[in-house]
Amino acid sequence: MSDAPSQERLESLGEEEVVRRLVAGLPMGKNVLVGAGDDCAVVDVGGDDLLLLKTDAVVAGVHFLPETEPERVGWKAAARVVSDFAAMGGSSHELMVTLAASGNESMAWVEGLYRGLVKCAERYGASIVGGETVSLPDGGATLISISGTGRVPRNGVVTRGSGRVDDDLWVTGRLGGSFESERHLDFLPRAEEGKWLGKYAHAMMDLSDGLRRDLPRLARASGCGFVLEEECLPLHDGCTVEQALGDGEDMELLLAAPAGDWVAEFQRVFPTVGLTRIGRLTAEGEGDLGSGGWQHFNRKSKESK
Ligand SMILES: Nc1ncnc2c1ncn2[C@@H]1O[C@H](COP(=O)(O)OP(=O)(O)OP(=O)(O)O)[C@@H](O)[C@H]1O
Ligand SMILES: Cc1ncc(C[n+]2csc(CCOP(=O)(O)O)c2C)c(N)n1
Ligand SMILES: [Mg+2]
Repeated sequence: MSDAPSQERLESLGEEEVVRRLVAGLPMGKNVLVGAGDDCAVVDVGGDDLLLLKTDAVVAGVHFLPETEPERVGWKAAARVVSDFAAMGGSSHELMVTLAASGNESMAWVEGLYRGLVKCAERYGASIVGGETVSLPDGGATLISISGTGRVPRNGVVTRGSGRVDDDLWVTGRLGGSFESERHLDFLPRAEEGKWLGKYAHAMMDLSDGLRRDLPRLARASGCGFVLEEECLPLHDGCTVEQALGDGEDMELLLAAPAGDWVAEFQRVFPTVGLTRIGRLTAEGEGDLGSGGWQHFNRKSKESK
């Protein structure tokens, strides 16, 4: 077999396959409890809490429009990271900001961006402890990348991988239409809900790429299949099942947990937040939601369908 580097292009592979190939065989010390593949990495640094690590980027033209108000871009960039910490049952602590912009970006825009970042960090109790600023070639799309640390009690961490056959599947809130409604810019990450649900969920993740992509990920990571009861999906007003499956950026929590008194208790503690049973985990291999949902590099093939 040839050792020549693959000439395949990322767009012919799609994000999932690209990442799958890249993460195979990465070095991992013994203190890394969860590496690539979950919402956050989990590291044991001693003490009562485990350390959570996450990095996440938003790009003009991909995650927000060039005309989007910069405060909302800043909020979104930070809130996505808060959401991933919540998805592990944890809380957000420190954030660092990488800004890549071309020289013709306005100072007013980046100051607006920071107002949004600061607002979100303050709301969720996170510190912003530094970052990095680099120039892009003229015309390059602005990119904001947020890295962060979170913490989760040692016995409270929830991964995607510990769901069990016959667990029920639940989602918080409602799904669909996040881009058209601009909810993807202003969403409130399920920070308190995630911490609370971490006590009861066997497996959990946040929904960023659409249920059609994210549900099979949770089931696969847990070594399970799934049944989705589409008629149970909690839809945002005016949205279709197809949108709930495929639009993405709902930023709600998907969890696998056996039914129990915790459901009524959740509704008592979070009276304004929906929690809906949408199906269950089953034997490995069952469940097929078809293609669709969000996948970076695949936009051309999606548009041409
Ligand atoms: N280039 C990369 N190198 C190493 N690991 C990566 C790379 N890209 C993604 N990963 C890992 O793959 C997993 C999936 O990444 P992804 O960004 O889709 O996270 P997610 O939680 O599914 O999505 P979101 O961040 O939108 O909630 C994560 O564990 C992430 O750390
Ligand atoms: C201009 C513009 N076009 C499309 C979208 C929709 N969108 C972008 S990324 C993504 C999935 C999650 O991203 P990631 O996988 O990076 O977490 C979705 C649904 C948008 N927000 N803005
Ligand atoms: Mg996630």
